[in-house]
Amino acid sequence: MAKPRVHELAKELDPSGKKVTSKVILAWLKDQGEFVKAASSTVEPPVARRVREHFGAAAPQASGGPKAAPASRPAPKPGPAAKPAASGQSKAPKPGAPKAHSRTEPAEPAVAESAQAREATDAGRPGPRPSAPKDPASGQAARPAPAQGAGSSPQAAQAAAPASGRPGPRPSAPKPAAQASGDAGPTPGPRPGAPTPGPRPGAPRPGNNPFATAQGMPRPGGRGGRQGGRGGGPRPGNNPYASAQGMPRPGGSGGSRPAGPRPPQGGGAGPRPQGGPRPGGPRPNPGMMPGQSSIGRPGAPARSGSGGRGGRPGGGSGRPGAGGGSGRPGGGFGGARGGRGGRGSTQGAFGRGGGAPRGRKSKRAKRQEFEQQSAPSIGGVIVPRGDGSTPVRVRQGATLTDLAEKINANPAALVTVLFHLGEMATATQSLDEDTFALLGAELGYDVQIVSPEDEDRELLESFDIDLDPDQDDENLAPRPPVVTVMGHVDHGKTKLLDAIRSTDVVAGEAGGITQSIGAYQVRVELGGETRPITFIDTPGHEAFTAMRARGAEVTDIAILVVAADDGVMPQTVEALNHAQAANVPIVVAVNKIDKEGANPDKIRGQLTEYGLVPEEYGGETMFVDISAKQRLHIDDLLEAVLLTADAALDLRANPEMDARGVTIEAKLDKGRGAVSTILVERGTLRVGDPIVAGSAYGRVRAMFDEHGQALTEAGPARPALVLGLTNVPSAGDSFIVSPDDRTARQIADKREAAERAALLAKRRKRVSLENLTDVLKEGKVDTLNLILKGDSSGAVEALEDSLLKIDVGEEVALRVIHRGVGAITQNDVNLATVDSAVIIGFNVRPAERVSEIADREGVDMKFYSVIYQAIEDVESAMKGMLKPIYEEVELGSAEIRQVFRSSKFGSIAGSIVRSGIIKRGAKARLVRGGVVVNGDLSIETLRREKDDVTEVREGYECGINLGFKDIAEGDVIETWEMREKPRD
Ligand SMILES: Nc1nc2c(ncn2[C@@H]2O[C@H](COP(=O)(O)OP(=O)(O)OP(=O)(O)O)[C@@H](O)[C@H]2O)c(=O)[nH]1
Repeated sequence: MAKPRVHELAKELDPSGKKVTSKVILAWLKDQGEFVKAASSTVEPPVARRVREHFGAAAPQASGGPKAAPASRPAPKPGPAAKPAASGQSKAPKPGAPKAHSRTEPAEPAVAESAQAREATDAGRPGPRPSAPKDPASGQAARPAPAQGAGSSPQAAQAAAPASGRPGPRPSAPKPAAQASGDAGPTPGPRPGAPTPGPRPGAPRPGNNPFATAQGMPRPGGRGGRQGGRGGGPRPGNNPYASAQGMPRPGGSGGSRPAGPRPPQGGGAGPRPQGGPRPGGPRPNPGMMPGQSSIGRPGAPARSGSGGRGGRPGGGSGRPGAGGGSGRPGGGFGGARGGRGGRGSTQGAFGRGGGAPRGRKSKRAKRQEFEQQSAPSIGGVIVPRGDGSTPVRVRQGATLTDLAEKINANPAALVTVLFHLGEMATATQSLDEDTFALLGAELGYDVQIVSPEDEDRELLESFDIDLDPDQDDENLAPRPPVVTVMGHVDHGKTKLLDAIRSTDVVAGEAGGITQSIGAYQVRVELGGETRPITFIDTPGHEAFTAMRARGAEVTDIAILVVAADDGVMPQTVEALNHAQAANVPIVVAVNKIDKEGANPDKIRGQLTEYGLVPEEYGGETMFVDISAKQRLHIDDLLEAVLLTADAALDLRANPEMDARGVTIEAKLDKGRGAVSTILVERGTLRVGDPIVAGSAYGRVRAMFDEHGQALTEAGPARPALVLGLTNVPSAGDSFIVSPDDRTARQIADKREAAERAALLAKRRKRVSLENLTDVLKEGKVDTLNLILKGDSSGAVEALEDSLLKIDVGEEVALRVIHRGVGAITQNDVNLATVDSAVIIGFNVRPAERVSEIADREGVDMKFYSVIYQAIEDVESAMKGMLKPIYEEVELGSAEIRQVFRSSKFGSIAGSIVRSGIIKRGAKARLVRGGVVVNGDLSIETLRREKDDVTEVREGYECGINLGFKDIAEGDVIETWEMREKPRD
C-alpha cells in the first residue's frame, strides 16, 4: 500500500479544504514529533491512520459535518471499556465491542458503536487528566485526548467527556487552531513525569524519516510531556515492526517510558498516564522492553480480564489514569495493537513472554543458591561435594581439569583447593594418584586411578576387542611351556641357555640357532615324542620382573640355576621369590657339578629352607644336577621341565583365533627398520596380519624363527622375529592382531597418548608447600635427569640398570625420565628442556635438525657406543669429578649422493657437504636413518674432482673414502674432532 502524502490526507479528510488543510496536518504531525517536511511528504501508514483518526473526528466536527468516517480509530481498548461496562455505566460495550474500532476502516457502524464506547470509556475514565484541562474552552474539548487509552476512543471522548463530569476532562481534542499554533498539542496522554503535556518542541521527531537511523532511539530526557498522548507505551516510532523503536530513554520521563517502575502517583490527581505502567506495576523485565511491553504490558488491560483493572475507576486506586489501561491511548497504532491484545493474542504472547523468563531465572537462581549452599567452601571457593565415597574414575596422568569435568566443578576452584591442601598444580598439569587421593578425600570423592591394564582393556573393548581367554575346551590345544632361566650372578645362566640351544634335536637340520632373537624354541625327545620348549633368552629375574611389571606374564616355568660350588646366594633367593610371587613352578638346575668342591646336596638342603623341597626329599620340586659347561644332563633338565609342566600346569591355548602375545624384545635394525621378537600366547600370527604392539603398529611383513628361517605363521608359545612395525615397541608390550590397519593405528595412537599422560604424571615435580623451603634451602641438592635413547631396547634397559646402580650418596639423585629406542627426536629435546635433563644417546644420533634445537635450548646431548663410558661419565658428573678433558666438536657433515665401488679404493662416497667443513683425517661416523652405522671412522681420503684436498666446504661436492664398505646413498657422514675443554 502506497504511503499517503500529507496533502492527500488533507484532501481525504476535508475535501472542502477549509479546515483540515495540509498545513494543519503538517503542524499536527510536527507537533506529534513526526518527521514531515512538506505537504508532499509521505507518511507511514500508522501515522496516516492517526491523522485520519484525529482529523477524521475533528474535521467533520469542526466543519459541522458528520463525524464520519475515515476515522480509523485506535482501538478503544476493550479492557477499560469492559470495566466500566461492568460498573453499570450505561450500555457499556462489552469487551469485545471496541474491536469494531480496532481497525482502520471507515465505518459508519463505528459511529454508532463508538457512542457506546464513548459512554463506557468515559464512565471508566476516572482519572483527571493532568494534561487535559488545558484548554477546555474549545468547546469541542469534550473530545478527550485520543490517547486516553483503551476506553477512550476519540469518538467516545467527544461525546461523553464533557457530560460525564470527569474530574479532569481532558480537552484533548486539539482544536485545529491550537494545533496549528503548535502550542497545544493533542497530547494524547499525560505522562507521569510530565503532568502537563506541554507543547511539543518544534523539532520533528525522526520517527518518520525512513532514512534516519535513530528512529525511536533513546532521546534525552527532556521531552517529558511531549508525548504524553502516547500513554505509557513507548513511542513505537513510525514503524510498527521495528524492534528497536521505543527504546527506553535514559532519564526520560517522557511518556514513552514504557513500563519502568514509576513512582506512585497520588490519588486521582496523579498525572499518571493512561496505560502507563502502574506504580505498583511489574518490575522491569525483558517483557517490558519497548515493543513488547508497550503492547503486552501497558496494553494489558486491553485484555478483557486485565482490562478490568485498567479501567478501574481511579477512586482510591491512586491510578488516575488507569482507565487508560490500554497504554496505547491515543496512538492509533497502539490502539490497534491493543485491540488485538483484546482478543488475547498479542497481549497474551507478549504478556506471558514478559513474565516467564523472570520465573525461570528465579528458579535457576534458587537452584544455584541451593547448590552453593551444599558445597563446601575451601579456600573461599565453591566446589561440589561428594558424599564421602562417591567413586570417580580418572585415567593415569589425569589433570585437575579432567577431575573437574567428572565432578562438575570449576578447574580453577580445584586448583585453589589443592593449593590450600599444600599442593601446587595447574589445571592442566598431570597429577599422580596421591594428589588425587588427597583432593578426593577433601571433597568427598573416592578418586580411582584406572590402572594401565584396565585402561588398556577399556581401550581395546572400545574397539570391540575382547581380551578374555578362550576357555572353551573344544578350542584348546596343547602348547609348549615358556621357560625363563634365573639365578645368581655367574652361576651359569648364559652358559645353560647356550647348552640348551645346542641340544635342539632338530637344530642340525636348520643349521643350528644362528641368531639370538630374545627367545627360542628347542625340541626335546620325551617318551618317544618330540616336544618343543620355548626359552626366553634373557636370563635373570630382572627381565622376568620387568616383563611382569608391564603386565606380561609369559613365563610358565622358571629354571633356577644354582652353582653347586657356590650355594644359595642373595640373588638366588630374590629370583625364587620373584618366581614364587608369580606362581611360577620352579625347576632347580644345580650347575657346575663338574667343578671341584661342588656339593649338590648342600644346595638341596639350602633351598629346602626356602620352600623348595626336592622330590627325593618328599617335596614337589625337581632338582637336576648339571654342568652347563660340559653340557651334562641338559636333557634331564629339559625332561624335568616338561614333567613339571605336565604335572603342574594346564598349558593349552586356542590356536584358531587372532594372535595375541607379548613383545620380548625390539630394536631398530639398520636395514630392516623396527625388528621385534614376539611370543604368541594365543591364536596364530600370520604374515600380513595388522598388529599393534604397545604404541607401535603395522602389518607383519615377514617373520623368522631363531634359525633365521622365514615363517608364514606362528602358533601359541612360538617366538618369532617380526618385521613390519612402524616403530619400536618396548619389551613386555603386549601385541594383538587388530581387525584392520586403521584400528591398529588408532589403538596405537591412543596408547601413545595414554603413555604420554602417564609419563607427564610421573615427571611432575613434587614440590609442595611443606617441602618447598627445604628444596630451596637445599639448592645444592639436585637431581640429574636423564633421557636415554639407544638402538635397541635391551641396550637401553642395560644402560638404565647400570646407571641406576650408581651410588653417589644422598646429595645427588639420578632419575631417568624417559627412555626409548631410535634416533633422538625433538620430543626428547623438548622433554629435556622442560626437565633440565641430559640426553644420552647410545649408538644413536639426533634426527634431522634436532641438534640445532638442542643447541638453541641448551640441552646437553652425549653420545656413546660403549656402555661403561656412559656410566663412567655420568658417575663422574654426579660426583662432580668429571673433568672434561676433551670434547667432541662437530666439524661438518656430508650427505652421500652416490656410491662408487672401486677394487682399488673400496667404496667411495660421492657426497655433498651439507654443513661446516669436511677435513681429511677428521674422525667420522656414518649415520643411516638416525642410527649410527659405524661410529669409529675417519676421512681417509678426500677429493674434489680428481684432486686430493685437505678440506671441502659446505655446498661443495666431494669424494670421501671412509675405509668402510657398507655405505649407501642417503647416509650422512658426520665429522668431528676432539678439542680440549677446560673444566668450568
Ligand atoms: N666349570 C663350570 N663352569 C661354568 C659352568 N657354567 C658356567 N660356568 C662358568 O661360569 C661363568 C659364568 O657363567 P655365565 O653363564 O656367564 O653365568 P651367568 O649366570 O649367565 O652370569 P651373569 O650373566 O653375569 O649373571 C663362566 O665363566 C662360565 O664358563 C659349569 O657348568 N661348569
